[in-house]
Amino acid sequence: MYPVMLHLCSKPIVVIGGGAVAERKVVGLLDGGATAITLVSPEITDTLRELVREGIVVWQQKQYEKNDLEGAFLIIAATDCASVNTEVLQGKAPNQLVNIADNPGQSDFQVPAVYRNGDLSIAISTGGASPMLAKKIKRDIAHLFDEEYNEFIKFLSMARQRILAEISDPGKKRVLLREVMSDRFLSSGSRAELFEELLRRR
Ligand SMILES: C[C@@]1(CC(=O)O)c2cc3[nH]c(cc4nc(cc5[nH]c(cc(n2)[C@H]1CCC(=O)O)[C@@](C)(CC(=O)O)[C@@H]5CCC(=O)O)C(CC(=O)O)=C4CCC(=O)O)c(CCC(=O)O)c3CC(=O)O
Ligand SMILES: NC(=O)C1=CN([C@@H]2O[C@H](COP(=O)(O)OP(=O)(O)OC[C@H]3O[C@@H](n4cnc5c(N)ncnc54)[C@H](O)[C@@H]3O)[C@@H](O)[C@H]2O)C=CC1
Repeated sequence: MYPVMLHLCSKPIVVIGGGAVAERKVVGLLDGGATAITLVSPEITDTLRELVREGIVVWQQKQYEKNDLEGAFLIIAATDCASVNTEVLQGKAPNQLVNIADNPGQSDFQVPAVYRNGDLSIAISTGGASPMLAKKIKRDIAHLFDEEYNEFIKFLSMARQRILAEISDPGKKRVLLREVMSDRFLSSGSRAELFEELLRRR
């Protein structure tokens, strides 16, 4: 499998089913920046109802039909009825990406467990071997990339922009980019000053 980071803003997404699994996928999609989710399901969970009430997702209260997939960029089939999920798989166009909750082998993509902290996202996949392990690894690594790390990444983003704008020599650029992400900067209480000094000395 090939991991990617998808921009989901404004991309039409259709989720078939409205139970616990659909809810988890919808929450994950929203965390990932999705803004155009349509749910197709006769019933949905309370949390999903709340998202519909707030206008965050659209709900078509009905059973799945093939034309529900029209125009979708990404599709998730998470009903408790295997034959409906299979119909979705058969109904999708070759260029539409589908995840079938009960059929990882036939899905175009699987959903990883995701640890997020600011701009840092770490996706964990076991390729379907053990979703629970993926969830556990996510919890296990959280302490390695805490709030402090988030601040560090913000600093690195700023420092990288400055280095790319101000240094033209490719070798020097690389040395500086490596230097700012070193432990010296990670553990420093005065990164900004240290960085200015580094640029002056370059
Ligand atoms: C293949 C995959 C396809 C996909 O959904 O994309 C898939 C498939 C299936 N999951 C099943 C069960 C469970 N899934 C979870 C949890 C998560 N499942 C997620 C992903 C994936 N699940 C993809 C592979 C990911 C990978 O392995 O790397 C996570 C990571 C992301 C997410 O869903 O958002 C999310 C944790 C999120 C988090 O909290 O971080 C739990 C635990 C729990 O709920 O606490 C259980 C119960 C325990 C158990 O059964 O292990 C079943 C059996 C259904 C049945 O019993 O019939 C199938 C179907 C099958 O295996 O055939
Ligand atoms: N991939 C994953 O992470 C996991 C997948 N599963 C699989 O996902 C399936 C769904 O699990 P839950 O959400 O817990 O089930 P659930 O029973 O809570 O929800 C099923 C939903 O599907 C809807 N539905 C039923 N028939 C439909 C139709 N014809 N058209 C549209 N919607 C329809 C129902 O209204 C309900 O909202 C399970 O059958 C299981 O095989 C289960 C656990 C984890």
